[in-house]
Amino acid sequence: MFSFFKKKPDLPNAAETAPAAEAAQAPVPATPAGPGPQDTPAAAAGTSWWRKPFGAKDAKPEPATSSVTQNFVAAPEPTAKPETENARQSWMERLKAGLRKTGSSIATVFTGTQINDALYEELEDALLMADTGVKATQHLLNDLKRRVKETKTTEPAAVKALLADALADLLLPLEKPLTIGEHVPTVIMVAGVNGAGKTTSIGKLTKHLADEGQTVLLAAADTFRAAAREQLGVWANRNTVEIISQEGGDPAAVSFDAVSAGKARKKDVVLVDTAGRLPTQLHLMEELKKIKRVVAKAEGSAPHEVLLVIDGNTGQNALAQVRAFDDALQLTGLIVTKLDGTAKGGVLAAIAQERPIPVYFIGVGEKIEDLETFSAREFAQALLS
Ligand SMILES: Nc1nc2c(ncn2[C@@H]2O[C@H](COP(=O)(O)OP(=O)(O)OP(=O)(O)O)[C@@H](O)[C@H]2O)c(=O)[nH]1
Repeated sequence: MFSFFKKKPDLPNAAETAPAAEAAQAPVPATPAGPGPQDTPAAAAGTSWWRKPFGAKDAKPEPATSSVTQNFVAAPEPTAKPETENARQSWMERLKAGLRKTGSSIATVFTGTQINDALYEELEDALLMADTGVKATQHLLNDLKRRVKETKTTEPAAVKALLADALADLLLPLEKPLTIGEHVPTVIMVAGVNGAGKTTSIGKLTKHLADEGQTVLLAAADTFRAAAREQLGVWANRNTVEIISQEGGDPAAVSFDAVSAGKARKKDVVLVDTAGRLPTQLHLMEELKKIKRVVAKAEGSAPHEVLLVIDGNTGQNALAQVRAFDDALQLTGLIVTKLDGTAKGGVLAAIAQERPIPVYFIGVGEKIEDLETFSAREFAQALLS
């Protein structure tokens, strides 16, 4: 299913080659970014970051450091395999470290000698404390009891492994790769509350896309906060991609201009960074809906992805955000950041149970390599290791 690649000619860097006529057509002048330093030697995740739907035989060669996940779209070069495995292994270590706070309180439940009601009660408390939510906790407990019975398990330590299986199954519907290339450009709108990690995640995503030769155009649709535009500009510079940015003005207009420019310049991806807002700020939620509508005016099929970035550290509050933003925007995917050091990593189970929107990426730190594709099995294993 994932072995198809988009047929894409090798275009030179668009920042250097955007035809003047096309550039002139764009309503807002783009700021071509100069070459900047690369943060890491190569993308830690490679092509597994997204799926390219067309023309497997015309696929570009895999970068040597592509990682392996169930989302992987093509067999890596044989020589690349050890590095690939190393990259994913190192990610697993960071994920484990990040989830330790959540996992350790659950793990202590299994240190006893007996499987009895007290164990299940303790587990229920631990799952609720990890912000797994009542419904997902109940689902996991019932599923676990069934597994224990079926396998005739008698050791509490073995129950932990069964819980990891139950959790992986619950999380599986969240595992889905981001598709790039079905539309040119693929327009991705990114929303979230203030400080959730939107701009940082867009920057990391841009780097991974640029590293794979995808042409990206960034839209700084946060027209209120100068620092937000500057932050996005830094990412644009680092990755030598273009940015459409405007001081003040209407964020929907900036988004419209960016999508129009992205079409005219045949960019592969347009990423729209919106200002942070709370779901309770109804006028700002209306503004988001307007951005989405106006993007669709610039390109009928867009936005192709509407992503919500949530801070994993906010637990059940993050679930409330998912519900509210989904109701307003019909989300297509999530990015869950700041799972490092949180005791509330159970929120992914709550999302899977109550609003199963695909989790494209999860973040466990501020560095580029700290954002990766989501794998249900990896997550469950890292949490309960
Ligand atoms: N520990 C940790 N910090 C992160 C992670 N992702 C982002 N951050 C940090 O969170 C802070 C806020 O990130 P931004 O990307 O500015 O958040 P934003 O959602 O764009 O913020 P606004 O534009 O104000 O709404 C920054 O200091 C990031 O470095 C993560 O996975 N872990």
